Amino acid sequence: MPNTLHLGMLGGGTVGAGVLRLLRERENRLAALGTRFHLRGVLVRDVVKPRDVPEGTPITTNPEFLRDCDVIVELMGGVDRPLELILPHLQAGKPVVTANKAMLAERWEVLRSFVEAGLVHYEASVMAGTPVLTPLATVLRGSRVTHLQAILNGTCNFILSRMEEGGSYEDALKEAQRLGYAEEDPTLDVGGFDAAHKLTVLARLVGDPGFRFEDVSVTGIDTLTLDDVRTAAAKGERIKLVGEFVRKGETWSAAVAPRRLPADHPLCSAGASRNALWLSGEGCGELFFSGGGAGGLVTASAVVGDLFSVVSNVPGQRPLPRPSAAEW
Ligand SMILES: NC(=O)C1=CN([C@@H]2O[C@H](COP(=O)(O)OP(=O)(O)OC[C@H]3O[C@@H](n4cnc5c(N)ncnc54)[C@H](OP(=O)(O)O)[C@@H]3O)[C@@H](O)[C@H]2O)C=CC1
Ligand SMILES: N[C@@H](CC=O)C(=O)O
Repeated sequence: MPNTLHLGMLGGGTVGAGVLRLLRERENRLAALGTRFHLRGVLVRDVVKPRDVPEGTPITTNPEFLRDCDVIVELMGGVDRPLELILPHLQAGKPVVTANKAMLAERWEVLRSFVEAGLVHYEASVMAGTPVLTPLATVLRGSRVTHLQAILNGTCNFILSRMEEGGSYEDALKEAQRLGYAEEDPTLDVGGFDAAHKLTVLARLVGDPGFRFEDVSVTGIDTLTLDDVRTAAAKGERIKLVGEFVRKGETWSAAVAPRRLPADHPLCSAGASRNALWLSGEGCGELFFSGGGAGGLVTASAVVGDLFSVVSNVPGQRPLPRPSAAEW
């Protein structure tokens, strides 16, 4: 008989619906590992809202079901409300899987000890279904990263790609929202803040485990015009929203800003809602990761992957427990 783990979900939107679908499709794999998830509840704001979830899904606005859960999956977004809901469970030593980079970036002082203890699994929070946090927290520990550049926001990349085709910024943003790429408040995307949240999460794994979100310099794409995109194209360049993290002796600089890149730059190979990350390190040399960076199913694939880690007793993506970046 498989071991039953009681699962509680916070959020049943774009990513939540994808997770429910994939959990069903992967039941046999979980059973092969000796586990079965029993879904206790899915917390939402509005129980009558139509949603693409399996029939019989226990949708509710009452978080009481969480008391009886062994594992929590947080996919609601926001900062303080999700933290308030998961904190008692982390304090009780229960694993939490989350895709919420805003909460991780902005409430590190509360979450850090639980992340260091391996209780928090958050692969989906950066580059969605493209695995980058787990390699950084495991096999890349033997290297020393000195420089990282990345396209971390699928919505902005989608908008910029559409603008290169002559589409308007406004129409492209609406389409990104319809496709489930954008945050509930899209200012987080177009203002560069979502990319800055993700850069902060990366910075803690590759550089300074105490790195602060406030230390990222942030410029978004919200003031770019079709003319800017056309002028760059006339010179064989493309505009991309780039996050950059550079080692400067014992400190780091981190910035998110639109950059004009040569059209054959590796980061330009990521189109539409895709993401890409290039890094250079002592040991590993240059590495390049690229893949889906936004959307329900691609993000759900990383969330469900983290749930497989939970059932296999593999810890979450732990930064090294050090107080500062000195001599890192
Ligand atoms: N979409 C994407 O491509 C990606 C998203 N993420 C992250 O995943 C998380 C979820 O994103 P996504 O699925 O797109 O978001 P959605 O807006 O589609 O879904 C959010 C869900 O959470 C519920 N919810 C929100 N606030 C509350 C609240 N206060 N109380 C109860 N329920 C609440 C909503 O309820 P209701 O349905 O009733 O409104 C909804 O079901 C976010 O942290 C996001 O940043 C990460 C990577 C990629
Ligand atoms: N809004 C985000 C979703 C994934 O993190 C994005 O567009 O990249």
